[in-house]
Amino acid sequence: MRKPIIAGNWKMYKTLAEAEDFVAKLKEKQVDHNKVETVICAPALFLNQLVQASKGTFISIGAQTMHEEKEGAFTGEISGHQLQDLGVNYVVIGHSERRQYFNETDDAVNKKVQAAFDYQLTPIICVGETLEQREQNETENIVSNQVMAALEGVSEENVKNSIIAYEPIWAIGTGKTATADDANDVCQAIRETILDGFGEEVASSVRIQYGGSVNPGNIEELLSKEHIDGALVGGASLQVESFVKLLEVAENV
Ligand SMILES: O=C[C@H](O)COP(=O)(O)O
Repeated sequence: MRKPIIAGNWKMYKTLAEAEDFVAKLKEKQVDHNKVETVICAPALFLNQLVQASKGTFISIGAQTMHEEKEGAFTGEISGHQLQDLGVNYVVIGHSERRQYFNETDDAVNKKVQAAFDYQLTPIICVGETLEQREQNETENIVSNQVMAALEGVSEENVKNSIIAYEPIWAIGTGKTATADDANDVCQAIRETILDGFGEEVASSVRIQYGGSVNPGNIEELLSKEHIDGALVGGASLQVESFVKLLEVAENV
């Protein structure tokens, strides 16, 4: 049984005061850490404060990207070493917005995934197709290639501990969700790709999230599917009330 993981991706939203208020309210809720893993991927500016505020609670803190080098002359970047030093536990890698707006390639994603493990960070590796690719029936091919490229050279043990987030690009922030069956089919294809590359034990352990307009109204059906082990959530993670509803559903699947 894979433990569900719900990760909020706040993207470039919230001030420090809003972020602290959110975590203060969230940690008052009774969420069973044994039943659901809860992650907030916050802007880098607030990571330190949020790590401190969530210590000893069910909440883990993640970053939204990282640089693959330990340190160096890379103005504006943040390394895995620095995230580890703060006490951050997760990092989103290869989000489609990073791929689209910041030219993050499959090769860069692979280097970042490897670097994340060097600093004991759990990568949430994002993959997904465009609407055009879906219409041309390219989805499974595109997504499987992204997964294999991201995991090239990564040890079986580390692949097992990776989180893969399947996010069809056309469903992000648009209110259009893939049907639960379609999302499950792609997540199954991802698991089969991992089975081919890394074997049965790894494939049955790795957790695969769905992302793209997840909300309290559709989470239950998504999580009821065999190959969907959680969600990477943008918009619905910005309000404590809607985020908690997602966690409550995940606790009971
Ligand atoms: O990382 C999260 C995804 O981009 C989904 O965003 P969304 O829930 O606002 O569609």
